[in-house]
Amino acid sequence: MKKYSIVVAGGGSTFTPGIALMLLEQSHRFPIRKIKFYDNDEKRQEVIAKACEIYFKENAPEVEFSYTTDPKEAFTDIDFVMAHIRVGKYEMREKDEKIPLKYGVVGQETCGPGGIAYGMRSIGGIIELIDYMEEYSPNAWMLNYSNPAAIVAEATQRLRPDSKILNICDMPVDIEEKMANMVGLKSRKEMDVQYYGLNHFGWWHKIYDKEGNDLMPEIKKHVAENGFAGAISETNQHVEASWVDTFRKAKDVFAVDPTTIPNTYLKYYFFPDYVVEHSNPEYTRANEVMEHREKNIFKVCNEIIEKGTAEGAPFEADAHASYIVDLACAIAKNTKEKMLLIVPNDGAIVNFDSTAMVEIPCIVGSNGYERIVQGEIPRFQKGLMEQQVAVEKLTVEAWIEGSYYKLWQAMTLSKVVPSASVAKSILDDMIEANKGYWPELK
Ligand SMILES: NC(=O)c1ccc[n+]([C@@H]2O[C@H](COP(=O)([O-])OP(=O)(O)OC[C@H]3O[C@@H](n4cnc5c(N)ncnc54)[C@H](O)[C@@H]3O)[C@@H](O)[C@H]2O)c1
Ligand SMILES: O=P(O)(O)OC[C@H]1O[C@H](O[C@H]2[C@H](O)[C@@H](O)[C@@H](O)O[C@@H]2CO)[C@H](O)[C@@H](O)[C@@H]1O
Ligand SMILES: [Mn+2]
Repeated sequence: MKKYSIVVAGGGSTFTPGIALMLLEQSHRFPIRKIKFYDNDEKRQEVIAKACEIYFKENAPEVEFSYTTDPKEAFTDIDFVMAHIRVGKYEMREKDEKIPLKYGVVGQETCGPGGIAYGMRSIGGIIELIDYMEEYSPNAWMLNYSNPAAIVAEATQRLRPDSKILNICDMPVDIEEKMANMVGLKSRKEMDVQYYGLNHFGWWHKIYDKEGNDLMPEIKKHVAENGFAGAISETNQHVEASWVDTFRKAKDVFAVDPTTIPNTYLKYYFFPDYVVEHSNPEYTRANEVMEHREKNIFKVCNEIIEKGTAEGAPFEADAHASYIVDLACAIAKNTKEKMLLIVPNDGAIVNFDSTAMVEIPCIVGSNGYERIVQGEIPRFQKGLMEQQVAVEKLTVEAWIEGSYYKLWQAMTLSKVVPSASVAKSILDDMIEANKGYWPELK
């Protein structure tokens, strides 16, 4: 069986050990010959990489493991790039969340002004990765789950339309696991779903089991009572109270349109007043992640390095991330698995902008993806999506053209921002905070 060579871009990410271990765990179906980590922060990556190197030596000596900050070394002889970079790291995520809150506006990593600011930082970083991949391993595929995936996908489509990049998000995967759990199925793979939307902005409109039985009525009953909070399972390794609140709030999001099942992220757009009331402008999700996930991962890695062994260390595979192996297998082995991807609409949502990057089910094989047509969508969702897609397109245009006005328009158009004057105040603070990360705006 062919063995694959992978570079994990964002080697210093808090998700890297979980994904690297998951790749080993799944090597029976996706054999690996080489894993490299690549990051542009040498010190941060070194801690994660040295600990993983010890783990690999002890548990998979047959896999060639290395790490580097040199793009040529990283991207040469590669079949897949698994990209999860965070340009600006948590220090900038904190600003993305806190600046809007200063003005009474939702402060969130991928939604509203925070997502726009993060997008303006991510575009350059992702384009750089694509260019390295195309220069050093032109046959490779990039599986991207760096955020904000909606803006990143729009930018890559505009700037590198022919590149072999697939954008994917784990939120639908996670929610589908919860829905399967609600109806007593072992896995989401026992369901057939139809879904439409944008990334972090979508709805399930059909869910069947493999015999063709309609599961929507039973799932709706659960969501109407508890959102997704009644179905949190062991695969949720990082569930904290703030996430549980989000899963519970899906109940109220569902109530607005009980004909569909919503993505959790819609809470930020439907209930921005509630979100702001329940936010602490001095302590946001970035602070929570820095104090918990980041501290914990780096502590475990440092202990492994000090002891020189990973034996007995609480180092575990991220079971939840196996969707990335599904995607890699679909391409490597032409499995034709049905997966939700972020792709150009091109008629799949019949009554929607054909150039929009939409999140829909696709059949994935070695030649890429085929869209599954979702038909016409209702006026409510269409209206919301048109507004949001304009925000995403304006952000990308602002980045390409260096346009202050387009970015001000993007912020003004965001559903969570109350006025153009609030949008301007947030934008001006964000320009200051993002010096060195954003292109200069005129
Ligand atoms: N779509 C999904 O399903 C999903 C799920 C979880 C996380 N994510 C995303 O994964 C990414 C990583 O998240 P995290 O919380 O572990 O962040 P993190 O800050 O711990 O790690 C990100 C790493 O990227 C590196 N980096 C930044 N810019 C880079 C560049 N230009 N080139 C190479 N490396 C660069 C940083 O130095 C850092 O080590 C984020 O974009 C996050 O939003 C996506
Ligand atoms: O606030 P964070 O950094 O913990 O998470 C942000 C990411 O949230 C989503 O992924 C979640 C997942 O859906 C959730 O159930 C849990 O298992 O953890 C994942 C990662 O934290 C989202 O899809 C990502 O795009 C966000 O980056
Ligand atoms: Mn996501």
